[in-house]
Amino acid sequence: MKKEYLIYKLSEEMKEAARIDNELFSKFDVKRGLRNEDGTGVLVGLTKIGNVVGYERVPGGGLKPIPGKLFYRGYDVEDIAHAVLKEKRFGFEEVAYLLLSGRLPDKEELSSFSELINENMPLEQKTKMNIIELEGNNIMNILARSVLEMYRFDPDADDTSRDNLMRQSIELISKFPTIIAYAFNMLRHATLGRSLHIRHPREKLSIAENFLYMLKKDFTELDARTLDLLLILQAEHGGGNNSTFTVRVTSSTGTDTYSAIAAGIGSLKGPLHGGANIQVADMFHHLQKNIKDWTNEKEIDAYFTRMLNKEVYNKSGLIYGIGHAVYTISDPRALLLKELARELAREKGKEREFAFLELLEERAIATFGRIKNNGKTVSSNVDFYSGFVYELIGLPQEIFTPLFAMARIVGWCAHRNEELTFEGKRIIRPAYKNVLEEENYVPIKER
Ligand SMILES: CC(=O)SCCNC(=O)CCNC(=O)[C@H](O)C(C)(C)COP(=O)(O)OP(=O)(O)OC[C@H]1O[C@@H](n2cnc3c(N)ncnc32)[C@H](O)[C@@H]1OP(=O)(O)O
Ligand SMILES: O=C([O-])CC(=O)C(=O)O
Repeated sequence: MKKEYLIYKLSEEMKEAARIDNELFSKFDVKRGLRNEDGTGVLVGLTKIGNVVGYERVPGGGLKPIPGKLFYRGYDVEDIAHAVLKEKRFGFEEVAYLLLSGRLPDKEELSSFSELINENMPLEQKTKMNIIELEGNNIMNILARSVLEMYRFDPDADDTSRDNLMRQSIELISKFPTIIAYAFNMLRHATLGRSLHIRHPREKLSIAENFLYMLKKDFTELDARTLDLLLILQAEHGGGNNSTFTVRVTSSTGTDTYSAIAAGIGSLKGPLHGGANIQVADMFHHLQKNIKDWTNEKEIDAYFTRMLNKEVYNKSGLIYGIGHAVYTISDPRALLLKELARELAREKGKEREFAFLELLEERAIATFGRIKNNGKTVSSNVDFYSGFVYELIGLPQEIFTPLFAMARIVGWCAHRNEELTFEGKRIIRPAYKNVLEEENYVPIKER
């Protein structure tokens, strides 16, 4: 049998093997996607790290959509962002301290912590060479492989004691920017024939500044502050988001930090999760080309209708950057990023593009409501404006999702450390009901 035919045959058989009637899910009360009937997530754990709020429970049943709120260790992320913007300083290190320790640092603690991060930014020579050798055009993939490589150089890689977990957390937070910057420069060198720069991180720079320095050397104060804000906003999102939950599930087996974080990177890469920021940018460029009049609501609505009906664009039926598992009326991060995008667009002469994106947001939500008609309140999520902001500060599309990982590594570490430290911990192990009849084994000569 030809190999290609065998693969085709196996794949055809998989169609039936993977078919599970929809009604069986309700018959056995299965929480598809770990969701309750009303769309809310099944409660699977307790945490003291992030809190994501998108609705209120109505006494007697039902949910009331409310404007979204996000808290890091009890502090409203909008307050953190506004304070950092007002005081014109970098805030990602402070957020990392807060999320890891549970407490806001004082001035001295923050300054020592920032120094510690800075000292840990350089990579092992061998990891550096490994990144240069790693072939591939996907930086999330290279990031995951580099994280697994870090296991090799850690003499206490499998030690899950608290001190060791904290040391590993700080090293990962420090090294992600370096790995991502080097991996992109290598990619650019390999695919575009551009000169290869491997810049050593500099002392006394914030993570955002050092990342931009390693990536492209020259950057403005505004670029660095914008990146810092994006890192703050994407650092943490509770225990239930897919990548953090993946890290918690993997960690609950007692495996090493690098294995758990590599699993989280794999999850974040997906287009329904962190990978949506690249999809939004791609979709935006597609719509820029395919919508003739960027101010014509009817033309936009007609195109979104065809997108939702899987007729155009990538035929997935999805409008990227719209919808969320928890948020309803708004994602607070998207609101902050939208205002940032508006300001940056004004400064960079991109008002027309911003106005188009803003109209797309409005029409996507309206068309979703009309076509789906499922009573769901949807809004734009964090990924809707993040790519546009990255583009405005000159960052390439290939690193949009890696930048999300560069922020979320903080949340992942905080959750891994919580998962391995709380007293009542247990291996996470839900159940799947088998819906197939038992069969008698048939010897091969009788088949
Ligand atoms: C950082 C982040 O992870 S933020 C999310 C980034 N992801 C995206 O932007 C991708 C687009 N959005 C989506 O796919 C979804 O809204 C998700 C994955 C974010 C959340 O999914 P869910 O919680 O399952 O959505 P929800 O329960 O609200 O979905 C209800 C219905 O609306 C559909 N839907 C939800 N969002 C969208 C969308 N953006 N475009 C088209 N249909 C959508 C779902 O497919 C589902 O339809 P169905 O009942 O016909 O199968
Ligand atoms: O909470 C979620 O499901 C996805 C999300 O917005 C995030 O992880 O930032």
